[in-house]
Amino acid sequence: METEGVQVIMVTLALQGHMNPMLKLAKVLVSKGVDVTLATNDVARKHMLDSKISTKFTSNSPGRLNLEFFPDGLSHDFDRDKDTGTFIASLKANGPRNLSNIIADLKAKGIEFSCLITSPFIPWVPGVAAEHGIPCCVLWIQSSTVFSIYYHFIKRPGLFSNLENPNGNVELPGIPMIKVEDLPTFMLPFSPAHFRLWVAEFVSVLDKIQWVLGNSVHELEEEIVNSLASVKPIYPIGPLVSPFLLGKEETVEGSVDMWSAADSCIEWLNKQPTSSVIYISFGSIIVTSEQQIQSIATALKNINRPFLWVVKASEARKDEFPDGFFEETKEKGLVVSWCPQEKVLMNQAVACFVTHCGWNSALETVVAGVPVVAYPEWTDQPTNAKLLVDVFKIGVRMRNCEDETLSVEEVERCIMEVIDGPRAEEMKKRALELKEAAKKALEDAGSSNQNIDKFISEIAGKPVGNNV
Ligand SMILES: O=c1ccn([C@@H]2O[C@H](COP(=O)(O)OP(=O)(O)O[C@H]3O[C@H](CO)[C@@H](O)[C@H](O)[C@H]3O)[C@@H](O)[C@H]2O)c(=O)[nH]1
Repeated sequence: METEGVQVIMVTLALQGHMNPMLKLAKVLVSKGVDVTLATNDVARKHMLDSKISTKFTSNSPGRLNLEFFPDGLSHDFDRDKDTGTFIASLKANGPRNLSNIIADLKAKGIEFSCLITSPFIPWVPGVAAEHGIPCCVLWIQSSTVFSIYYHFIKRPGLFSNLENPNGNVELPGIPMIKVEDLPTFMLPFSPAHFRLWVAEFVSVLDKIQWVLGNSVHELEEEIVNSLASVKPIYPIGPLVSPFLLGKEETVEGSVDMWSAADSCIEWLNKQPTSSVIYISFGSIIVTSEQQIQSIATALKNINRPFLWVVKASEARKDEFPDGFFEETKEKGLVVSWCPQEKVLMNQAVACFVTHCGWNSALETVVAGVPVVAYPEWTDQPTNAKLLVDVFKIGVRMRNCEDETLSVEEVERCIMEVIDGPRAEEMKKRALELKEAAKKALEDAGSSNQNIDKFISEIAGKPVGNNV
């Protein structure tokens, strides 16, 4: 494929769940000879430069990676996760001008971008692309199912007539009957208004977008992807995971973690028996409550099997665990603040994954062939849990009691059902089937690889086929 001189600019927020898939797409493009500029908000500058990601990317690859950072108008230590409303407002006020200046400066140096790829929920970015005459693409970083739900929610609100009743049903093209409680929380009446506004703005800017690439696999969400074809086509190019999960060699090295991972856990996992370890992690945003910590810890002690548990800032939260927990379980398990999750999931010792169902975690577990206990909390996670449990059929759903607490019995029941229950073998078998489908999609003739090649040909002005 002719990619010489093709320049792409990617724009994302410095959030782990957004940065990971963008960087992975950047790697794919760079490995195919495209030059990528990745622009993100300034808060990530030190971290990304320290990680030397750009040097690692370019050391031995056909294309190059250049990093740019734009100020979002807030001080470095402002807690953007805590006060999302202020962050978004400040970003909206300052981001467009600052991003535009970067593009103008690069243009002055002779760089002409063939395409701007944005992550979702930064609705002003397509406007900046248009200002510079650059065709715009969005990388949808969640499931195609969630994309379709949001799209229909804004374009055909009549399909969602009663969102007050969590047990009410919603019927959508390509989606088997789905309950209100399985919909993304951003669209539900109890969710803060700025989240609904995000969704509305996201869908409204789709009219200005030429391509929607999805971090998913056609074969995993076939009906949904097909049903969107005549409405707003989405082209699955995933799973955007590290190549070693797919049994491939890294042609472009380098990744960036917002926290440093405890590599010691891999050494520890290597010493555990095959399919014995319960792995628990709730991603980069959710803060596990003390009540949840107490129930999960007690359940792990009762189950008495090896475990690896990620609790962010676990050192500082030691007194929130049951008395004597660390002493009593020191032979059995590890609690760490952050781990190299993809390597963990690929380790032969892991038996199941207790997950919050963030979409990256969902894809990683599918590719690793590890069954799940699905414990979603907010945003797209309830829908991902529905996919993992009822559509992919690789896990069980863990639920809170009526008073919203998590009981010890529920944690034990769900973990035991996945590792030892009557359907455990079936779930494992299904997980391995999906793993194969996901791997195939990125092989030369696979659906995702073909979609990527067509996308590159389109932006390079050399169209092949008509998928993208
Ligand atoms: O100890 C850990 C825990 C996580 N991860 C990685 O961090 C990422 C976490 O991403 P994800 O599973 O998607 O969870 P969140 O960080 O919570 O992601 C946010 O963004 C996602 C993409 O939009 C959404 O699907 C989620 O609901 C939302 O919470 C994954 O790649 C994990 O491999 C690690 O490397 N080490």
